[in-house]
Amino acid sequence: RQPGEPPLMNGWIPYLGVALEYGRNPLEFLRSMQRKYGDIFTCKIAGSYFTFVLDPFSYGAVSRQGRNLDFQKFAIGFSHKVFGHADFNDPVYSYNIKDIHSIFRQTLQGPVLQQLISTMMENLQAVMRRDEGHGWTTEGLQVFVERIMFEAGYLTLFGKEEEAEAMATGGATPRWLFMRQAMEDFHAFDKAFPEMAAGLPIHLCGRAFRAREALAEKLHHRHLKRNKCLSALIERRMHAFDQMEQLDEKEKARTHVSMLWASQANTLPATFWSLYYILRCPVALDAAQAEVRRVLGESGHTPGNLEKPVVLSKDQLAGMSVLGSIIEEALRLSSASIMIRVASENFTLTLDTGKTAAIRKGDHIAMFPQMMHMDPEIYEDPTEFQCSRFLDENGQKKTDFYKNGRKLRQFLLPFGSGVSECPGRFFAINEIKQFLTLALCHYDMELHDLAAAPLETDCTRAGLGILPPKHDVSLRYRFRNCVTVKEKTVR
Ligand code: HEM
Repeated sequence: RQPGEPPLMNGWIPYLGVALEYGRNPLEFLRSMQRKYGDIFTCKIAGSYFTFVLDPFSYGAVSRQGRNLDFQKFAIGFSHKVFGHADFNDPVYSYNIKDIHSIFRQTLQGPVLQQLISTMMENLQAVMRRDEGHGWTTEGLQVFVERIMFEAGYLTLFGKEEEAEAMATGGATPRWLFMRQAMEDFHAFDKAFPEMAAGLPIHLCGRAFRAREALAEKLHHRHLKRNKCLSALIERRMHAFDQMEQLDEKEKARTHVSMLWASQANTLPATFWSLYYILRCPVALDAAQAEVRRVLGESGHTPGNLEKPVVLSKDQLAGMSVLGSIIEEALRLSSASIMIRVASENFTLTLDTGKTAAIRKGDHIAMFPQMMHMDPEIYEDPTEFQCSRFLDENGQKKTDFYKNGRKLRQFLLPFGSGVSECPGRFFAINEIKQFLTLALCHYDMELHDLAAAPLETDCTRAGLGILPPKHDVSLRYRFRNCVTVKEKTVR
């Protein structure tokens, strides 16, 4: 080591370093390293050097090193390997990539978000109504949530071919079958993500490779161009890719697969955990139901009236602070994302404490917010679900959390931070709120075996975002036998 560099853990396996210990349980591994070496240390993991910065007060110091720490290079390089699209790190794309990146903000945030939310609400209701008249059904909670959210989210971004039109022009696959295949392919591809993130080339993951290609086929421009209600996000990206002569049609489609993955891979487990905790915790269920009744009542919706679709504005959703707190608590308990930057030069990082660390060009700086989310000093009983943890005494969003007596500027980071912060975060929170509102409004739901210990997260996916449960849990549900307006009139 050179003077001023953080302590280094090389491990005992050449090349792999400490990859196996880290991969088994990153949170426990980092905690044990922190006990030995403090808040900054370097680990060799699968041939690369990662300097972990664990003190949350120092996250800002890392963000401020934009000149020396590159986020795009790592993220784009990884995306190129996994999704098989063009390597946008190539200087020929440098002009286009900035433009494409700016589309995220322009189409996922601000006033335009209302359109996306409205389309999602319509799609969620259309998918849920397929359960009407089926009576009591038993299914895995994860299967239930993902079936509805995947289809509604997919249609909201990529639009839909009118079924009648499709049939007329040559008997296209019925939508439910199309969606079932798309979801199976999504899962097959997503399942191989931990191996691919560890460096395994996708060509060695046969099923995942075939699944990615099948998804890309569905997202080919010649299909998307026939769809109605494409989101502005996808429309603008299609237009931008069509301007880039270097891209062939397959590469454009694979870039859409990356967008599909970004929009679903974290949202599905986050929605699962939110509903799971609501159904397990009677206090959360009562509070959530009361809020849903109040908001639907204010918008003139009578529970049980299926003829009048539920419509909620962005502001109404923003005012649902009980659901907001439940979702944030579910995210806190299940999020294990890692924020990575690559040092583009040798430089000295000054931490919040004033301590300095010499960083070498090419090394990775990594922040792992799960350490903060599970810190008992910040969150009392951190492994426990507390539905009102993120509510203040007035029932509004709570924003003051402390460590060492100091208020934290950032205390919950499921969406990352700084330059790499998720541009879809506002849409994500809204779509989960919409799903919960409609599920509580339209279904009777009972979790099997409420007395069982809470489900565990699958930590083999740590670093990739929201952890799914280790296994599914049985849900008994029925779409409420609603009295429609017509029936009421007849009586
Ligand atoms: C609960 C749901 C979600 C969570 C927890 C989540 C989390 C994240 C995180 C942690 C990152 C940053 C990764 C990094 O630092 O390298 C990210 C990036 C991204 N997310 Fe999300 N996300 C969610 C939903 C969504 C949705 C619904 C969309 C789009 C509709 C979306 C679009 C994106 C995109 C495009 C990026 C890459 C941004 C870039 O390259 O700068 N996400 N997300």
